[in-house]
Amino acid sequence: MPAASSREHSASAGRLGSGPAPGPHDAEVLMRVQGLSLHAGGRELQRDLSFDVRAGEVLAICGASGCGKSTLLRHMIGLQTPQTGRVTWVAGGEPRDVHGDDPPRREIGVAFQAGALWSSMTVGENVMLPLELYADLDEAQREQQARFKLALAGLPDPATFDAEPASLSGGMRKRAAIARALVLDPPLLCLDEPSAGLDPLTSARLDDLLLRLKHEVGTAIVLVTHELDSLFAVADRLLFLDVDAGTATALGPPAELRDHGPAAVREFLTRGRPPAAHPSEETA
Ligand SMILES: Nc1ncnc2c1ncn2[C@@H]1O[C@H](COP(=O)(O)OP(=O)(O)OP(=O)(O)O)[C@@H](O)[C@H]1O
Repeated sequence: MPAASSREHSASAGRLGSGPAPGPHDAEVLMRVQGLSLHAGGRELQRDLSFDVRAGEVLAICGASGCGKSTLLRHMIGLQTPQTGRVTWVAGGEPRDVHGDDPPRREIGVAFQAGALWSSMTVGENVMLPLELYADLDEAQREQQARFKLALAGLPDPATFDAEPASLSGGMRKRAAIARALVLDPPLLCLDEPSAGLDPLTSARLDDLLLRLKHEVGTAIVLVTHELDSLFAVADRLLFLDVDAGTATALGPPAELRDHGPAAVREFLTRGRPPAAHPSEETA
């Protein structure tokens, strides 16, 4: 688990976890967010967001409903262009602006809350789509890759490949969407509330999948989530967007923030349960 330095717990500024001089033990940085402001509907949601995404980590983005979590994710994948600040892909070669002429499309896999499998295509066709757009593979190779990623995502039944998305359960559709997001072997996977609408058992199995991806494949994951169980089970670090302050007020390991973070973060992380009851004690 990547260690977070003590500076990350500071609530003093938006420049959380992206100090100017990385130490020798800092993990490789994949993405750098600098001075980013988020706007929607003509108002500013968040300002001065600065943080890094590190190789192989699970970074959870949390905060009250409407604070701008999904908006931040859309900025990070280049779907929305910032008025202020920048998002840069810094791994492997020259830094590339996520909103520039050569965005890191192959490097970032995305699965959004709405699932977004095309209903007019089979599951297999959905998963093969990024390969058709961005990879130089023939049909047989595309199918082989797609079947492999479906199995990796926990859908090993060969019949799933030819199934209609509507015939799958909600949990299976989420897995298929994750298989599609993984099909180009991206070093970073961005997921918007993958557990939304799932029962607790299905949600826990999805957490297991994320942990497998992290440990066995080495995929870094940025995860927007409301689910505390999921957060404590899978996240190495948590970025807290404070809806009242209008900026990020904490970045660090969830258990540390629960015990020693700013008051709003501690309240968010202990809502409805005694602090000692969190499973993070066993998993951290
Ligand atoms: N395209 C848009 N036009 C106008 N307002 C928008 C737009 N997109 C988002 N908003 C507003 O911006 C705010 C932040 O939205 P966002 O979805 O990023 O929040 P969130 O933290 O992900 O919320 P939730 O936890 O409820 O999903 C909300 O008040 C939302 O209504």
